[in-house]
Amino acid sequence: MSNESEKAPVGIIGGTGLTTLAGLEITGETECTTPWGSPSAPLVEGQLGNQKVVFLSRHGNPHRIPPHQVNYRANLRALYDAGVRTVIGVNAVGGIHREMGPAHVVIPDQIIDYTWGRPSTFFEGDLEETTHIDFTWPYDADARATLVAAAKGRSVPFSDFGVYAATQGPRLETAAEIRKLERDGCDLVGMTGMPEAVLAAELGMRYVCLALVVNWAAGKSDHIITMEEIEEAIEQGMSGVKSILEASMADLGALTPKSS
Ligand SMILES: CSC[C@H]1O[C@H](OP(=O)(O)O)[C@H](O)[C@@H]1O
Ligand code: HPA
Repeated sequence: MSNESEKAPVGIIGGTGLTTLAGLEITGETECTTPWGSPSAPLVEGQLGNQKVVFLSRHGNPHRIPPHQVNYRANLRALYDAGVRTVIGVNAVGGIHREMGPAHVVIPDQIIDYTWGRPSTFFEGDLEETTHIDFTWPYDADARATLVAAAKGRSVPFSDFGVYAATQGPRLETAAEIRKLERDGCDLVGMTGMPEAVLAAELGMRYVCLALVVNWAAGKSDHIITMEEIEEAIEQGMSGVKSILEASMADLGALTPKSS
């Protein structure tokens, strides 16, 4: 690619607390469909600084699609068709690790999938051959390093490690389930990390997670989880997430595609 205007856009999938991306200079909006159906919302094209971005609200706009009913295949394929080859999944999560309390930002390095019944591969139906992709490192190393470098330059409390537990939802977990996840080695818990990560990998895209802790996971504090505390943590922490996004965008845009 020879000049700025030909660079591929970076994809941002916004989750809870990030239905729209303030600061994105919007240049267009595209309703689209894919062989897997329609994405959760129209793709919003724009500029974040000098970087072209395609933004997609995971739960729709307004936020109405629960985590187990998101059409992850359509979301990832729509971004792919829009030319995106690097995707940042922004997630609200519960904190399990003792350093990961409300308003803490985490750039996880691993994931464990506890979801069930979700269409989680593009490789099905009438295939010429079976395909088993490598998924040892679910998050792209270069994109992770870029986010970590950007986070270091800001006054945002963050961790550059963590195992994300993807649960089925939409209910939150029991305290015993969280203890089990902890024994499994999980540090944070959310409901949308899978199959999003693996579908991006199947399409050959770079994928990275930028997570904001919005509550202590069940049983990790002396109170039950309320939407009020979640909203408060979003209010407190999402500006840090946005500043990391803004600071990392140009470098994420400069990453060469894994495949074309
Ligand atoms: C109590 S909020 C739960 C909701 O928030 C997270 O969404 P996302 O990952 O899209 O930010 C979590 O996965 C649940 O869907
Ligand atoms: O505690 C949680 N559990 C699962 N998903 C979540 N998303 C935000 N908080 C949580």
